[in-house]
Amino acid sequence: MPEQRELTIQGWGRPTRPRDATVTTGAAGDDGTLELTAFPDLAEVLSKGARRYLARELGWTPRPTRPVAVGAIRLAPSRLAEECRTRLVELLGEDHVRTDRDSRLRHAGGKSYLDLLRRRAGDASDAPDAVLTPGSTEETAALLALCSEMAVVVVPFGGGTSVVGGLSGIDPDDRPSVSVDLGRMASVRSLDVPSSLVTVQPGLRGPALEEHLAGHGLTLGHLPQSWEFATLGGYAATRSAGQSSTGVGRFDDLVAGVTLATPAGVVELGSPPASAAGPDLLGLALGSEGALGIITELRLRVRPTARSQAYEGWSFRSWAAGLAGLQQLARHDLLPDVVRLSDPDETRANLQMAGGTGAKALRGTLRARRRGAGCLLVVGWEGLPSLVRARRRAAASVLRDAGAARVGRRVGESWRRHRFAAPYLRDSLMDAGLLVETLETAAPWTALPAVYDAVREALHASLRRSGKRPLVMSHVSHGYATGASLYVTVLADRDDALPIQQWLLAKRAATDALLAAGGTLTHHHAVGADHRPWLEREIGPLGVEVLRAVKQRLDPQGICNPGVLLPD
Ligand SMILES: Cc1cc2nc3c(=O)[nH]c(=O)nc-3n(C[C@H](O)[C@H](O)[C@H](O)COP(=O)(O)OP(=O)(O)OC[C@H]3O[C@@H](n4cnc5c(N)ncnc54)[C@H](O)[C@@H]3O)c2cc1C
Repeated sequence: MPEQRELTIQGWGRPTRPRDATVTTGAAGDDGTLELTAFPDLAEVLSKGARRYLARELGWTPRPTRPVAVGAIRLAPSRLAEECRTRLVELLGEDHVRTDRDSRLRHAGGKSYLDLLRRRAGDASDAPDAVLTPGSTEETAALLALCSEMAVVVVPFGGGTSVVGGLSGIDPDDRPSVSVDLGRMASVRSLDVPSSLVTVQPGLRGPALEEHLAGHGLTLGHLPQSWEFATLGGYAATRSAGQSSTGVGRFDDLVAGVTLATPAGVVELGSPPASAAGPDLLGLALGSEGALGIITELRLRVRPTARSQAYEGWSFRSWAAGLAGLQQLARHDLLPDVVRLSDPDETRANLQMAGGTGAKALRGTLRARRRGAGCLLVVGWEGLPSLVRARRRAAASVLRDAGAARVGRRVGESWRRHRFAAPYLRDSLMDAGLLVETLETAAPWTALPAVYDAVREALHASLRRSGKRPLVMSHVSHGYATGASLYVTVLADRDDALPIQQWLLAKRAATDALLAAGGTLTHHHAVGADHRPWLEREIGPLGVEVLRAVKQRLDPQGICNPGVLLPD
């Protein structure tokens, strides 16, 4: 299996050494290591034209706003009582109870814009007091019982890629906290080829699982943008969606069963292939974000590796026409496996900022066809060659009837090749003084246009300042028969004096607006700490009561990730 690489503390990608440490603000660390970004210099990743375009659009003046050195990040001493540490060591072994600085820093928070702002400013006040690495379901259940007895908060840690404050470890009672890193539990336990079921441990990541499955001609096919670092347990705990989820299904759809270790004991949930034995309790574990316990094993549905793939681009003249086209595809059950419709702002930004042959080809095709930038649709099909051909042909006819023009396979292929690159670019943009964040929702087809307008208006109103305005780029990322998801990327000149408040206000305005217009609080990022205040608006007071009652039964002392999911 490939090595599971560590994620850098202040950004995305593997830890790197900067080529020019002198431009960095803040004191140098003891070890001199600066874990900033995979690409320390914006000029290396964005062309001059792209930088000019952003400066013009945003009223942004590029400036170095680099993170402090890792050695300068402030970390309070561990609050874990010695008696507790001793008992945890007896349970797990000395090597698996860590209170050293590096372990604690590596488990401080996730990877949202706010998480990165804090880490870049040298703030690790959300770091756990210790990091535990259990090796089995039994050890996990035992540590949960022990932490429950000793009043220690437990935050499960998968890949650490949460973007909703899922790892912030907030506790209203301010008890000591431990991060339970599932990285030691990262193997494939068994593969049942006739039943298309693979049993895995929660700390395994997508690339390692895909490599294992490929040896048997199988695939899981779950490819979120965080695929390189996120874990299978994390996907289940957050109800993740991948880039091919329109076709293969969301992660929820791929889970046939899980083992959940809780302070009250271990429960097995889910009965493949199907069951009518009462309500499906598996749904309690999916999206539970560590608030009910720790998922220690997963049984996942797999499928044969695709023998044929086809990705291509289409262009619509307008957003409304694009949405109507997708709706037609959905109605006829013809949605491709990958569906990504960009709005005019995102299409224009992609055309301006993307280099490479795909973007060049697209610009040429659009010019030749006398179409403006319009709205770009990237679609992809995977599977048996005959099925891919038939589905593609049928979808093409619907798209043409809806007024779309095919703009070629190079566009689709280019998207596929670069689909994991954006998070690396985020670091470089942040280094140069930009606010960069995303948010997402979903709505029925009828409500989607209003949700789109409402989010854009709210973000523009909140982030507009004298001479500066945000760039708000949206795309439909997943289609369903009943509606679609909307993914929004925001760029703006950062308010250097109050960067955290700047985004908190914008996020609050956007969330209020999207809920009022009929969108869901989150389509795939989960609730975490950031969305908690709005959960009651989505599931109602009685819904919250039901969740609380389940938590009370499984986690009577409230030690399991108390800062997420349930409102205060
Ligand atoms: C650059 C970037 C791109 C992203 N792209 C996508 C995307 O395309 N689609 C998408 O859905 N999400 C995306 N995300 C969000 C994130 O990757 C997902 O939420 C992912 O599922 C989290 O997995 P993880 O292993 O990193 O979990 P973590 O971040 O470690 O944990 C997430 C939450 O789940 C809990 N948890 C983790 N493991 C377990 C477990 N075994 N048992 C119980 N609780 C657990 C944690 O306590 C936490 O509350 C992206 C994030 C980033 C930073």
